[in-house]
Formats: sequence, C-alpha cells, structure tokens
Amino acid sequence: MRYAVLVCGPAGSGKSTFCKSILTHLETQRRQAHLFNLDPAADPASFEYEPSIDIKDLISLEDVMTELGFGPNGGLLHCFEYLLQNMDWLEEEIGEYDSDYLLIDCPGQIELYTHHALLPTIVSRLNQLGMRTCGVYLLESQFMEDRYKYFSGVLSAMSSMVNFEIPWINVMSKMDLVTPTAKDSDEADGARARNGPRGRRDIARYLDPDPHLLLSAAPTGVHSNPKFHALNQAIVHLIEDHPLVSFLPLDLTSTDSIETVLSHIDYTLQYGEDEEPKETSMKEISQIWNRGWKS
Ligand SMILES: Nc1nc2c(ncn2[C@@H]2O[C@H](COP(=O)(O)OP(=O)(O)OP(=O)(O)O)[C@@H](O)[C@H]2O)c(=O)[nH]1
Ligand SMILES: [Mg+2]
Repeated sequence: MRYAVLVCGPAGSGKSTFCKSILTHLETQRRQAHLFNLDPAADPASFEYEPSIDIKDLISLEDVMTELGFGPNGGLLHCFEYLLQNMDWLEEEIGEYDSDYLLIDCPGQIELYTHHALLPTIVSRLNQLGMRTCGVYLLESQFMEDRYKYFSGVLSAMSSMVNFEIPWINVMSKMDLVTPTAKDSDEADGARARNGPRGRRDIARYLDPDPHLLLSAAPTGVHSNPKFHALNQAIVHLIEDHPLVSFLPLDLTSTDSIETVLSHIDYTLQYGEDEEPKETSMKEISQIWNRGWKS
C-alpha cells in the first residue's frame, strides 16, 4: 500500500514548514517518506529537503507565464490541467515509492481547494494508482485573532472537505504564537470580543468551533448592518447543522504535538493496517508460553 498526505491550506499557513518537520520526524523514526512538490511556482532554494517528485520537472509557472502569456492564477490552473493530461508522467514518478509516505506540498491559492475541481481530480487519479490519500488542511493560529476571519477560515476548511471527499484532518498551525491574554472567562461581549482567545478554555472553543463566538463578536462599522447579522445567523446554523470541522493544534516546537498530529494522520490513512502480520518464530512462541506459565 502507498500513502499520500495532501498538505493544503491558505497562503503562508505553514504547509512547506509542516512537510519539512514531518519529514524530519519520520526520519528519526526510521520511516521512509518523500516530498512531492505540487507547487509549480515554488522556489527551489526554499526546500530543505530535495523533492523526490517535483511538478516543476514537468511544467513550471514561470515558463507558462513567459511562453503562453498567462497571469499567475490562470497560469497555475493551466499547470494543473497540463498535469492531468500527463498523468503517465506522475505514475512513472511515483512508481518507485512503495509503502512509503508521500507528503504533497501544495500551493497556497485557496480557490484550488474550495471550488476548483482540478486538485480533487488529481487526487482521485492518485487513488486509482493505488495511493491511499488523506488531506491535511492547515489554518494558521493568527486566524483566531479576529472572529470574522476565523469563521471565514472554518468555512474554507469545510468547503475544501466537501470538495475533495477524502479522509481529512484540519490543523491549527503555528500554535507556538498563541499566548492566551487573560484568565479563562465566560465574558463574551465587549470591546475585546473580536480579539483572540482569552485563556485555555477559550482556545478550545476555537479548536472545536463554537459558532456562538461569531454571534458574540463585537460589531463595528459595516458589521452593525442587520443583513450582516442575518448572514452570521445563517453561518451559525450551517456550522451547528454540519459540525464537520474541528482543528488539531500543532506547535512545531513540541515533539509531542508533532507526534499527536502524525498519529492522527496514520490513523486516518490506516497506515500499516495492510502489512502482513509478522511471523512468530518457535523461539518467540516458547518465550510467550513461558511468560504466561510463570505469571
Ligand atoms: N512561528 C511559527 N512560524 C511558522 C510556523 N510554520 C511556518 N512558519 C512561518 O510562516 C511562514 C510561511 O511558512 P511556509 O511554510 O512557507 O508556508 P506555506 O503555507 O508553505 O506558504 P505558501 O507555499 O507560500 O502558501 C514562514 O516565514 C515560516 O517560517 C510555525 O509553526 N510557527
Ligand atoms: Mg509553501
């Protein structure tokens, strides 16, 4: 069985850093993992690990823009269309990687996840090639500093999950930057209500989205428009009726935190469950038997 982790999320959410940290962590566990760069605009100098597979070997955004006259966003879509037309290239590239982890570092253009069909089609082709794939969607912790921004992040995670229809994990990245500002408090309204979490219990309301955070956000300027309030009510109902999104916190400065996220990925991918059971030697059987006999 082959395993692929599609690392996606908004620009700057920490996708490439996440791939690097997971690769380092897997290396210390002596597990085989490879990087697949799926960003045709990525700067090669930015990779600490040389990608084993690189879309830029097939097509680069720079070439598409200079040779075909596309802009950056249209050019990106063209690159993925081109990849879809050349899936035999990808099949050949991943041919050698068996029972290993393939970490797919994606670009940060959010529309690729929320409503375009190109990436989901590429993923379903990977599944046809026998890869068990899961999505890891990163949202950076700064989103928690503004409740409106935070809920736009929750909705983008939700629409990505619906768009891809694959096993999915949402991660709140850069948790090392979160410093709860005050003690736990039930105070919901007031001038500070649009600010980030206050206290550890408050953080939990962001990791497992509490839609009432949105209703209790302090309205300012355009936000006091009654239509805006009605829209928020509709979003609250949507999240209450479809509680699809929750976030695993990730603090890359903590090995335990990386380990927890990795174990969720393993579980989601059912990593290792298809391995052949290890044959037990006669010597081991007799040791087990003796232990049982003595106890
Ligand atoms: N403090 C902190 N900074 C981080 C963390 N992860 C990433 N960063 C920083 O955030 C910035 C963006 O990180 P990247 O890993 O390049 O983010 P990305 O999602 O790959 O960005 P794009 O590919 O451009 O969409 C860099 O300056 C990183 O050093 C983290 O866990 N904690
Ligand atoms: Mg990146």
